[in-house]
Amino acid sequence: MAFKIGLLGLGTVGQGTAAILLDRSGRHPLLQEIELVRVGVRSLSKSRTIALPENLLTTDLEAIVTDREIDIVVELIGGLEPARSLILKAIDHGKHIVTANKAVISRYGAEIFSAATEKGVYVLLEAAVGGGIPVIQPMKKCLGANRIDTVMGIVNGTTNYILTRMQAEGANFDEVLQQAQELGYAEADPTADVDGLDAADKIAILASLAFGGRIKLEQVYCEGIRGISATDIDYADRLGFTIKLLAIASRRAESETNNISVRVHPTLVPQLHPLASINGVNNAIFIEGEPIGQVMFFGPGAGAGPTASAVVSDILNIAGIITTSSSGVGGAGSPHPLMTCSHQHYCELAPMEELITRFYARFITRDLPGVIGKLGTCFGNHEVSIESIVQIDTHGKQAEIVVVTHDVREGNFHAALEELKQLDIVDRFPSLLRVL
Ligand SMILES: NC(=O)C1=CN([C@@H]2O[C@H](COP(=O)(O)OP(=O)(O)OC[C@H]3O[C@@H](n4cnc5c(N)ncnc54)[C@H](OP(=O)(O)O)[C@@H]3O)[C@@H](O)[C@H]2O)C=CC1
Ligand SMILES: N[C@@H](CC=O)C(=O)O
Ligand code: NA
Repeated sequence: MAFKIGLLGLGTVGQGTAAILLDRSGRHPLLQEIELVRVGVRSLSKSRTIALPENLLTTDLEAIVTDREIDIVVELIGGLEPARSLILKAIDHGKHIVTANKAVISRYGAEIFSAATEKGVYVLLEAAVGGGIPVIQPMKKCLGANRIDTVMGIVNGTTNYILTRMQAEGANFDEVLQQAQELGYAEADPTADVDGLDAADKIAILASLAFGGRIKLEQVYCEGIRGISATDIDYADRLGFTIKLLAIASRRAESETNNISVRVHPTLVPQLHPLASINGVNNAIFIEGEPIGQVMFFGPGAGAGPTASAVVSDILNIAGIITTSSSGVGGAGSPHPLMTCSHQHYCELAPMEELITRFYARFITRDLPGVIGKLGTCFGNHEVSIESIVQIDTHGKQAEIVVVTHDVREGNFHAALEELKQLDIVDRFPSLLRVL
């Protein structure tokens, strides 16, 4: 066979990938040319859902990435190290890379892609964003004619699964998280999912593709779903919204500096918006560009089979290019310009206080006449225009008031909150969420 694969990792995605590579019938004929020759794991004795041919498993991952016989290294161990070092060593040994590891790419992409360019090898990562949904290759290959203004979406399956179950059944956060882990959706440390870090990695990758420059991950604003309560889910529903963890990268007018904003936060999405109906482990990525207008990619964002589908499609893409290039395996000829990464500069991101957005805020106040008027005046002092303000409930001497603003400058909204804190009628504001 023409293409030899060294697989690093045989967990959820690794087993899904091996299952496809070992059962080729009915799939693309080029798969017949692809052979899984080594599989690296941590433990040889662990039970697996897949039976591998004998002698494939090893704990010596260094030996895989330096093996002269191997053409493509598929990195599915996750995490930063040893994933980064193994990828770099594999590149140094002339291997093409397929990875699902958004954490390593969003942090070390510059180093990895520079090394790959120097060696003339490909690094493909379709599985790293949106799991099985084709989005990275379509952005590179099918949307290149567009000026992209916005990429936003639901890019974490675990949190969407949790929020959907909390909304539909009033399910308990911890129990649903455990089920997401059992289903293989969550990261090894599910904090990365729940606190929005995984979504931040993914939107940094998408923003980089959309805006043609590198993104410094530490500049991506990131807020997870731990603070979302049943009360807010209920109020959002009554006001016509669904709460989703959105990852958003948007660009304002070309002429402005600091014109790109990249962020992850729970968001009240109008129930009629296409992203509001994306449920369970599904993801969706909504892109707006000129001249295409709006386009949305939808499908399963995590899980063994869907993610392996993306991994194997990357393997096929590399095999396809090498097959048609003059130099064949071991030298891909001139790199395919739509499949490589040529970014050199870093995008300048706007600070969050410059963001223009709507807000939802829930206040606990004293239940006195004139409270709503005082809140309105205080917001008005900071140019925060209110779309609706309602007193939904009273608890003894306290009132629960929900405010939804028009589009406001985030810095002005926070200045208004600072002033509100000084008012003796306001006890606390348990929830502040942005509204799409
Ligand atoms: N799960 C999902 O739905 C998705 C995952 N991803 C990404 O895919 C990657 C893999 O995820 P997933 O399959 O869920 O992870 P798992 O934890 O299920 O599997 C990790 C695998 O890597 C092996 N491994 C980990 N560290 C080492 C090490 N130091 N040396 C040798 N082997 C090691 C483990 O070996 P052993 O089995 O012996 O312990 C295991 O086989 C991650 O980057 C993740 O972010 C992307 C999209 C979706
Ligand atoms: N933990 C991730 C897995 C896919 O990237 C998620 O839940 O989306
Ligand atoms: Na994908």
